[in-house]
Amino acid sequence: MIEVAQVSKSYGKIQALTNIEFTIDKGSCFGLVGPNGAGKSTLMKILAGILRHFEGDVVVDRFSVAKEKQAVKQLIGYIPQELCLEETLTARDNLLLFGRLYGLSGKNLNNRIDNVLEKIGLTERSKDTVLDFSGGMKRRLNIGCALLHDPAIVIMDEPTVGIDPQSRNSIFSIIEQLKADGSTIIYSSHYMEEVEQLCDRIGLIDKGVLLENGTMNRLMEKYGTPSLYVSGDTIEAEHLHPYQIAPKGEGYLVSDAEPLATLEKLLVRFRELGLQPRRLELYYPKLEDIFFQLTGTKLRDN
Ligand SMILES: Nc1ncnc2c1ncn2[C@@H]1O[C@H](COP(=O)(O)OP(=O)(O)OP(=O)(O)O)[C@@H](O)[C@H]1O
Repeated sequence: MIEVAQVSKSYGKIQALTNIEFTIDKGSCFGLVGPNGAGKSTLMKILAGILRHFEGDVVVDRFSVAKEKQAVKQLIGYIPQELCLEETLTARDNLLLFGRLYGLSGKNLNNRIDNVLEKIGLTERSKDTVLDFSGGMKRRLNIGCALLHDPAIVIMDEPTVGIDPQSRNSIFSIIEQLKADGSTIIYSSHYMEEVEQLCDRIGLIDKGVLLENGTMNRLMEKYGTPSLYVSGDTIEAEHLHPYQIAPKGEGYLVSDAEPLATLEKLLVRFRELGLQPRRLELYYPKLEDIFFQLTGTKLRDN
């Protein structure tokens, strides 16, 4: 169990985190979602015991991050957003280097390296220098470096930024395997769909404030009232009067307290007017829409 209690952090005049509070159950996968600059990396570094000066505390399995950093570091594998590899060395030698940093040596270290290479799918390439690796392979090796001491908790800071879909899928497979092995995972991303797919609980963060935190089901119960989605070449805003509408994609979202009844009414109306909708369906909000409801801003520019 991880307990984050009233954590705040400022860099000079920049308030990066304000009174963050939440808990993460053992063996669960917690997703932290927010736009660039929201405070995700800062929070990840505090959880991993890397940032020294902050207010509040984080308790990891009885150990205080503020007071017992070394004990916490043994429990945690932290994968930073930036690649942290020695590119002129082979994959195996990079793992050797990191293993020694964790205090591992000899046969035990070699066994752990074999195990990790298999987990990250790089056994065949272990003797190649990292310079010859693709971006996705480097990312996987970066993950492997944090798994050598077999941590109970794995913290991943935006591990899929800037990589191709295939590499992204292999990172997802590594995460699924870690989950199956019972690891606790903390995963940050500004890709909502990744977090929706991987995580049991989700925290939405913006401007250093944790806006919401809960299971996807709970968030849906609270914010997930469905609306209607209508599109079609001949369907214009005037045909949807007096309902509240918002343009979305090639059509409109129609908000109403009783979407099913509205769907029936619109069907009748379209038939009378001789209009042919291409789509007329219930639209359940995604995490992206919930974030927009809470902040009035989109997570990403594109
Ligand atoms: N070392 C630092 N010195 C000064 N300001 C910092 C430092 N690190 C982060 N910040 C600021 O703190 C705020 C939160 O940054 P942080 O990197 O934690 O956000 P993030 O959600 O991880 O964003 P990104 O996805 O871009 O990495 C930002 O305003 C950032 O500019």
